[in-house]
Amino acid sequence: MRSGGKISAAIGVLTDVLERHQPVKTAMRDWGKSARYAGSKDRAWVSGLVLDALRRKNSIGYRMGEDSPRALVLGALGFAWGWDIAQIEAAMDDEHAPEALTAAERERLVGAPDPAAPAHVQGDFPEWMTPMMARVFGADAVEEVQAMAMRADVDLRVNTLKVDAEKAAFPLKSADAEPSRLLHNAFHIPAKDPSKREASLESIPAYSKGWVEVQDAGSQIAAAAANAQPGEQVLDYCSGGGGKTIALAAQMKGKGQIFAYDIDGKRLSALIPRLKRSGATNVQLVHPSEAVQLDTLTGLMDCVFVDAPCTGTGTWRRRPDSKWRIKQGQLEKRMAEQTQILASASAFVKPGGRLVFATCSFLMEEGEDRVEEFLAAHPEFTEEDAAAAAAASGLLTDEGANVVQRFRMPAGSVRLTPRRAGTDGFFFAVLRRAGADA
Ligand SMILES: C[S@@+](CC[C@H](N)C(=O)[O-])C[C@H]1O[C@@H](n2cnc3c(N)ncnc32)[C@H](O)[C@@H]1O
Repeated sequence: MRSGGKISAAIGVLTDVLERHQPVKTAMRDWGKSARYAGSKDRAWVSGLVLDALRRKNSIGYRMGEDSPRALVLGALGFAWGWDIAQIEAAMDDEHAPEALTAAERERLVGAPDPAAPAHVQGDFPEWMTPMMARVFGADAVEEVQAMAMRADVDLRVNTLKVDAEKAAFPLKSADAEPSRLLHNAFHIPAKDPSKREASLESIPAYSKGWVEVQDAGSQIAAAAANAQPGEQVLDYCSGGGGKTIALAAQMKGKGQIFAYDIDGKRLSALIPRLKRSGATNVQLVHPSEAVQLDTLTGLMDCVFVDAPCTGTGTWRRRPDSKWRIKQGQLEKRMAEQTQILASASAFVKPGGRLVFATCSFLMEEGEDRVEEFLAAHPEFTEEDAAAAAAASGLLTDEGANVVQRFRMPAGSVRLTPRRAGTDGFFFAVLRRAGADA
């Protein structure tokens, strides 16, 4: 496909996302069905442009003077992809391209950004979140959130149940993977340019053999804060897709027991093939219909890991459409769930054991606010240094340990962000239950 046709396609897909409220994946799939002539390279180009337009929807709309799908796509070409006006005009000179640029569009595309634009425009976040951004990031709010409008890198966790980092390195070269600067058993693939064809990760045998898992470095570091030891009893209380479960299994070198629980039985079942692929043999699934089985674990766990449901603000780089869908009411609902989940999960921690609370959100409302509230109601728990716990796992490089230490809050929890650490936004805290076994 030539660029003009792909620009038209991107406008169509973005229209479905913004006006028909479809997720990007669904809108792309529907377009792909109607455009059988489009190859994988064309699809990557179109979805890359749509995602970049969404990542910067406010700032592009502001500069273009309107936020129609057409304006956003043209603006993404100019301001995110760096196309000059001649390049855009040349692409529009095609029978499949949208109508030629208007004089007003041309003027907007060559105009400079307005340094006095409001914070939610410069930082590309929903306006109603302005007080929350100011609360968590202070004077750095715009820069912090701007970093969440960049494309995300891909991080891989080496599955040490199967292979070591040295052995995994060679086959990963073809995917341009380089050793992570933050974690020992991890690799990092810089964000791809969607206008270029790249080898897909899934086509690498090391991936299909279960040698590596795709897992953001922030998520890996949060899992490291559990510092799960071989032989321990661990409950992964919000196991979901199992990303943390298998990271915990690797920390425990297959020894001891992990109980994987989730309120959503379907998600839990999807974990079975993933566990098989990972070679983790010490994981027992606790289905929500088997409440009795869960009850037997009360007060017995060395560690309970709570990767709580949240707004997912920390993943805006990967799912920019979710940024514009989030509403105040959803945030409040997630906060109430987190409160309830922390209280329920804490009952499984044995005296002296630890409760790890993590969210892929950078909002204080889904981080330290929930921890403070929990501690006020559960004086038998005290907060520990989460950065030290992550470092004690031995999984962090010196640089990784320094980064985590730098972004540890006075009470002990850690908040990572794309700007601070190059990771997704992540919050994690370690809470210890008082007891003779501590
Ligand atoms: C952030 S996701 C977990 C992701 C997962 N730990 C991973 O690393 O792939 C949150 C999970 O919490 C589950 N959940 C929501 N409410 C819950 C509850 N009350 N009790 C247990 N799990 C719950 C959701 O079904 C969802 O799978």
